[in-house]
Amino acid sequence: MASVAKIPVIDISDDTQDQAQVAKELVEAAIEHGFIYIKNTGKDIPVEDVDKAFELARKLFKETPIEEKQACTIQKNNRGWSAMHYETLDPKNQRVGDLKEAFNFGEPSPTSPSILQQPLPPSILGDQPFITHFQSLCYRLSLRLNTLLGIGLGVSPPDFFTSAHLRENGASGTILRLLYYPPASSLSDAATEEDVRAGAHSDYGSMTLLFRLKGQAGLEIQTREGEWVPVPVCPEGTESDPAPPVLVNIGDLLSYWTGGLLRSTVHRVVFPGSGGSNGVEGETAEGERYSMAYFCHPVGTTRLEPVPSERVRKYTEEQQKQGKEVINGEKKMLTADEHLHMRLAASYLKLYEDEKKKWEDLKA
Ligand SMILES: O=C(O)CCC(=O)C(=O)O
Ligand SMILES: [Fe+2]
Repeated sequence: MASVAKIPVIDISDDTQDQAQVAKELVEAAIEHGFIYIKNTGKDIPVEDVDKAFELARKLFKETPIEEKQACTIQKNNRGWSAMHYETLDPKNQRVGDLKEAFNFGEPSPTSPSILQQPLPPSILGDQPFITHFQSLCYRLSLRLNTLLGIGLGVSPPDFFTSAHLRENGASGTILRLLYYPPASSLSDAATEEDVRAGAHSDYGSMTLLFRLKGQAGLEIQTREGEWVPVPVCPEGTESDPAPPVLVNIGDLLSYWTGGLLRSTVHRVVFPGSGGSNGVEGETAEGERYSMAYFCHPVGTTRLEPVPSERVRKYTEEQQKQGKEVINGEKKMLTADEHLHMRLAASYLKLYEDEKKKWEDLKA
């Protein structure tokens, strides 16, 4: 049996717990693994809302005519529908584009949340208030996590990350993304189970909240040793929780902000094993797969320089002494928006054909 990722499960829902201790645990997991399970007790994100959001995904991907989705095709603002194969997360190693469909929702306007920010298929227009509500739940959870990371790292002031993410402080690249991975049995001749459902990548934002469904295998992370290991949907100790934990992963920006101390871990989605089992008890890769990701980004103009933290400063100094590269190897200090567009340009090859050179020139 394949070993599975040993990612800590942390409960942040209990306000009576020592916050400094919770913050410390969170930071240690972010340094060691770059992935953390946040126990879902239903307090931060009610289970009914998670269920409803997955139901919305089913309606969007299974009941909405393709023409309606095509009319909302993803644009350079990173909002809208991305068809099968349209995105290629790991172009160097993929024969075909990702075997998935996705729909990206941008953040609501902080002053007029009911005003539509992007075209939506008529089939889900009536769900807009719920989408806004679900985004707000994720937003609030992400702010709490940002605050805890600030406390745990001793950043001065501790709400440094949180303020950088406040909606009222400016527009950001934050996206709620619904994902649908069709079953292997439906693949056309161009792709096989050897191809990846989502190519190897690290996430572009500061952190991602990932929701998955019990029993649906496929997500793997790359360990420090370069080995691919599956990430169970329901790790030990969460089996009788009302819902699977929210899987949080550190993205590139928190890694940049901390000189690489927090780890933006590479991950992918595959069809593990031809028998449809990935070695995780109770999970299978047979059949379709759904997931939802809330990609948090700070305000777009935020500069990605190391944050004021003694721990980060010491770490960076140590790395430099050892002659190791300090993360953020781009030629110039980027803003959050520049980094996002550089990464999007590398995975939406067609959409960014005209800007390819501009973004490549920014890379080291
Ligand atoms: O579907 C998943 O489990 C992960 C998706 C993912 O890594 C992403 O969309 O960035
Ligand atoms: Fe990802």
